[in-house]
Amino acid sequence: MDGFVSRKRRRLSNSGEESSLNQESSHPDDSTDIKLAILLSLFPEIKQDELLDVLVSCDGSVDTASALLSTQATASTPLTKKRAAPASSLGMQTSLSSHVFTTAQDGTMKPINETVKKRRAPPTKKGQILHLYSPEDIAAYTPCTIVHNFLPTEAANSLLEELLDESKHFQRYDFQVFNRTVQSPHTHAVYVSTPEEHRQQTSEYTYGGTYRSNVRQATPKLRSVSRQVQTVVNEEIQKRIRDVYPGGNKLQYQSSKEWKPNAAFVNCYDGPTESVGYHSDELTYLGPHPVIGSLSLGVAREFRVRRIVAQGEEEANKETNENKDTSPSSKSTESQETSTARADAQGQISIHLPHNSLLIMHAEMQEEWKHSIAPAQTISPHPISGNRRINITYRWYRDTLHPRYTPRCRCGQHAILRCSQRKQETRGRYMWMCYAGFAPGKEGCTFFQWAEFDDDGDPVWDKKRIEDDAPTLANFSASQ
Ligand SMILES: O=C(O)CCC(=O)C(=O)O
Ligand SMILES: [Fe+2]
Repeated sequence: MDGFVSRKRRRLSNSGEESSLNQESSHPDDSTDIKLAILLSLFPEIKQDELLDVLVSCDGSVDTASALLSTQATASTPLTKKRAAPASSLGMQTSLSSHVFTTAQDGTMKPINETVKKRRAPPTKKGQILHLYSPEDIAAYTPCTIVHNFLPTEAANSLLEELLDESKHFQRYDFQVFNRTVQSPHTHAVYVSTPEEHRQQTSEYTYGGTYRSNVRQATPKLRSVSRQVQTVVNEEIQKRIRDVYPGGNKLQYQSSKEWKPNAAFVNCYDGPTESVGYHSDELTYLGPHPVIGSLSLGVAREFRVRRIVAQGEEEANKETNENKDTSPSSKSTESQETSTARADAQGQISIHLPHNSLLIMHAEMQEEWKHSIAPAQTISPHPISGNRRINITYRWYRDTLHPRYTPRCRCGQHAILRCSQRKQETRGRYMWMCYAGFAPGKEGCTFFQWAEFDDDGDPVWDKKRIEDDAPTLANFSASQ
């Protein structure tokens, strides 16, 4: 067994004593790492070792530890404060992996992150869930990177409060599962920065084949955080290119330009059963190999990812169905059973997202993987949000993919951009397709056109026209 799966994790037994646990048999409820990550997000000024001591003394209960620490924070004998982090190291949490040693191939003891430096296929198996907590493991085994304690505590808490207030206006959206219209198992709204963008989002851009109704004006906090997200996401993109991509080069079709978010989707998950099913995010306006910055606030939840498995020859004729099930509103059309069966093919990876963590979905994510927020059996209430989790995904809509340029299908609807994911012969190719059939109550046509892009992922059909036009969406962060 390799060093990754056999490494020992510090674990709290029911009696509150520490013991070791083989990673393979770990379960989120057992995990000290996630409990510690939650406490660190709530009490970033307290040292990790002291938080661990308090957690042990509270029999591993995050709630009790959190209540105790809150009392101590206001009492006259505060726990040791950490040195204030320099601005440049905003929110980087020391990885727990870096404290864990394992036996390397040459027999010497090495910190775990040295042994996993080389990226490998994750040790997941059909039907199993591998729980990852540390930034090093997440970067090594998934197309994501995570930054814990991303914002200063006050900023994260006040953004959470503001968005909880906003969430009164959030709505469920309808989507189609085969012939049934169902409602999203969470509420959401889209945020843009100007009244003109609001108009465009409700009357020109579509999502899941329909115009958006729930578009809102970004709050000043959302926009100021967007600037911080922009900086860190661009740094992480460069690290990813340098450390992970072949030859240290960006992926084909990945944009070489600076990532500049100009829209934010905000979701609210109220209680443990609210969720989002396995999906890939719609590429229509993001273009190929997009990067998405996703900030989690409030209750910690599990973000599950799984690789998309290419179909064998015998299944090749199911491509049409596949196109439905990974759809845009995409959060949509994959039934729970289909989803579970497919997820089981290569196992799932669970990334734990505590309050104030920024997850970056890198350029290979949407085409090669699917993601979801799994319903939880139990959650630890958050002191500010109770049972609720807020998630903001900052996105960069490309000017070159404004709906004024993208093809229309024979129904007169905006075609949507998809990547062929499961059919081996066409895997990785992009296509424009009619989406009308996926919208509740609508029949679609069979419109289909291969999509062609330049190396930067901009469409090749009408470059001249695009260059002549003014940019279409303001940088979300800059336009205030
Ligand atoms: O809530 C999350 O972390 C993920 C949300 C998501 O996947 C989406 O909005 O597309
Ligand atoms: Fe998504």
